[in-house]
Amino acid sequence: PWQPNGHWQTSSTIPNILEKAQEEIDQVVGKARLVKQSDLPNLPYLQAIIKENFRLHPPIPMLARKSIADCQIGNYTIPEGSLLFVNIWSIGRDPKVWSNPMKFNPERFLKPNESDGPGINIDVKGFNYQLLPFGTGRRGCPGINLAMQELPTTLEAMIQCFNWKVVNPEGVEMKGNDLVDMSERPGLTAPRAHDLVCEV
Ligand code: HEM
Repeated sequence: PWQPNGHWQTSSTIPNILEKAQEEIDQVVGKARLVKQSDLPNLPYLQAIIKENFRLHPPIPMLARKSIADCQIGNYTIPEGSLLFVNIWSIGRDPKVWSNPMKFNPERFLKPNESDGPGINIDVKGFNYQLLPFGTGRRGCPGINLAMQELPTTLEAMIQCFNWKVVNPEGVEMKGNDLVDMSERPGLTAPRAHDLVCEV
C-alpha cells in the first residue's frame, strides 16, 4: 500500500501500475471530489509514472543546438556554427544511466538509492541531464510549468474516474505482460507505431 512518505511497500496483492495509481488517489483524494492541482505534491506515484513515460517516450526525442564557438567534447572537435542534436530518447534507454532500462518501472523514481537508476532526486526541470523531456537552459521549454500542472491533473482525473482496459482492433480485451505495444515510428515527435485502443 501507499505510504505517507511517498514510498510503496512491495506487495504481490497490487498487480499493476494502474491499480497502484488508483489506490494512491483513493487514499489521498478519495471518491467524493475530483482531483485538483493542489493535490499533485501528495501524489508521488503519479509523478513517478509521468517521469517514467518521459524517460522511455519523450514527446520530443531530440534537442537541437548550434555551437557558437569551436569546442571539444570528449574525442570530438565541434567547429563553430555546427548544428547539434542531443538524443534524449537514447539517453533515457542508456544502460550506463538506468538499470534495466527497457522495463517500465515507475518505482525507480521513488527509491532513494541507485539500485534502479538515479532515483528519487531526478526531476524533469532541466537540472538532471539524465532526464530532459523539456530540454534545458535558456532555450528550455517555457511551457514546462503549464504542462506539469495540466498533464498530471488530466491524467489523474482519467485514472480517478474510469477503469481502463486495452482492447485489440476487434474490441477483444488484451491481457498479459505485453498488454500495450509501445513501439514507435520515426518522426520529429515520437509517434506511436500502432494506435492505442482502450475501453473505459
Ligand atoms: C508535455 C508537454 C511538453 C513537452 C514534453 C515539451 C517539450 C519541449 C522541448 C523538449 C523543447 C525544446 C527545449 C530545448 O531545446 O532545450 C520545447 C520548447 C518549447 N516549448 Fe515545449 N513542451 C511541452 C509543452 C509546452 C507547452 C504547454 C508550451 C506552451 C504553452 C510549450 C512551448 C514551447 C516553446 C515556445 C518552445 C521553444 C522555446 C525556445 O526555443 O526558446 N511547450 N518544449
